[in-house]
Amino acid sequence: MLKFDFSLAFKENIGTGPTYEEILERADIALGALNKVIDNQPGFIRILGTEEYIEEVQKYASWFSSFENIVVLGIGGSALGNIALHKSLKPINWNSPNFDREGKARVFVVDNIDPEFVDAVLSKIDLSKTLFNIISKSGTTAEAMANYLIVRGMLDKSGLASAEHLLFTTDPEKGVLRVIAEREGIRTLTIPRDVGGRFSVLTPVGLASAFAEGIDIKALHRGAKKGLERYKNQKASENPLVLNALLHLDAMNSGKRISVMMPYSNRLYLLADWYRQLWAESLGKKFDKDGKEIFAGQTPVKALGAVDQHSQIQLYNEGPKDKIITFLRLETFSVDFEIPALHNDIEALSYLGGKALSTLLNSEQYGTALALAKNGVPSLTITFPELNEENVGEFILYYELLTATMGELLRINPYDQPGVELGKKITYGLMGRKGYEGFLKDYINDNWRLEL
Ligand SMILES: O=P(O)(O)OC[C@H]1O[C@](O)(CO)[C@@H](O)[C@@H]1O
Repeated sequence: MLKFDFSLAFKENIGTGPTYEEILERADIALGALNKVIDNQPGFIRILGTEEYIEEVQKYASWFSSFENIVVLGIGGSALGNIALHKSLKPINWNSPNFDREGKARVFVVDNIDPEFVDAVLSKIDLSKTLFNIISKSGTTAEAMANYLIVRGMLDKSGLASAEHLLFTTDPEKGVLRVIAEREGIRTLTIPRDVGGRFSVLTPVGLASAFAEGIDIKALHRGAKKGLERYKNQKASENPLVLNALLHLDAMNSGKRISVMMPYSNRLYLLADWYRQLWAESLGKKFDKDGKEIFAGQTPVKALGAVDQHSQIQLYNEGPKDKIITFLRLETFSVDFEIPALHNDIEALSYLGGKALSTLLNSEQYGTALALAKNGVPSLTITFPELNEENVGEFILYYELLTATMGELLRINPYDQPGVELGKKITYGLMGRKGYEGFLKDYINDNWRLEL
């Protein structure tokens, strides 16, 4: 299970911010918010109580195993979870041509419409050995749909049976992908109605590509379920979810509008990308539940240790006091190096000799946290004893639940994203979609331009 250390987030150690006692004064409120979220059984919790979605994915086991590549076409919550699972739970060079995958698939996620990026994936794979999983809850997202059309065009042209190379992961009833699937006998997977994109990684959205590359999806769910029990039953003063929520709430209320997630592990790095969407789209809200303008939210930022020590840490230590940092670290790595004891007469090198490379990395993490503490910058540390499915499942549930609890404490709706819509509509107008012409006229002042 995950380990949490919040010692360097309190005034007792960093000389500023809330004391443990002050945080505890509000612990019951946060515990109440957490319980309210759980009692409401949002979709991301409900899906853990059923095997339905795991079984839905597993029924395609033999079909999946006939492919060398699974290419996911999706964006945002329909891609970030897939990337996070792939990067954290598979070896870094899993997709390399000469890696022994023991018959499991390579996974590529095309989550952008940059033509050079799309080409980089599509021009290098053998279509006949590839399954394209088009993921879109709404079935209307322009990026996912454009990439689907490109792939569909390629498949149709190739003479392959398109339906044998396509999988649609979408709403159980609505949307164009359902219509096409029914019309053409294309296989589908369900994105449950009550689960929004950014909370959907443990539904077929994230599970299918994970399963195809050999990730134990039952263990992912098991870890999430164990986490749920842990956070539900832990008393407030020792509850890592309650304390984290209160520390972030206190940070927001005291001008710390930036939340940095800094994994000290390349494999954990993409979990921070998944977290960014979750935190940003869920908590960045103009109105509270009563319709009052509040402009809530905290800007999530990702950084990679140790790399960004040499890029960002100067700012975090000495720049504006507007950040709260969450470090992620790994206790055990699947491989390690003993640094050779060479150049023993050179003191600047000899202290490294005989030490594990991972010891240097984790010492740098702790050293950075202590230096930040000395500068009055709060940090929390989450440790993965091991990088496996159960721990990643727990991490996902922890952040989904934390985000929803924050929504409750901030009195906002963490499950919608109205702020994304306007840009989409203007783009439709620009692309000539019928009915959206008005959006252009409404928002561009043709009489005033500054083009340099
Ligand atoms: O799964 P869909 O409907 O294609 O949406 C993709 C993403 O677009 C958004 O609606 C807006 O960015 C996200 O909330 C969502 O994860």
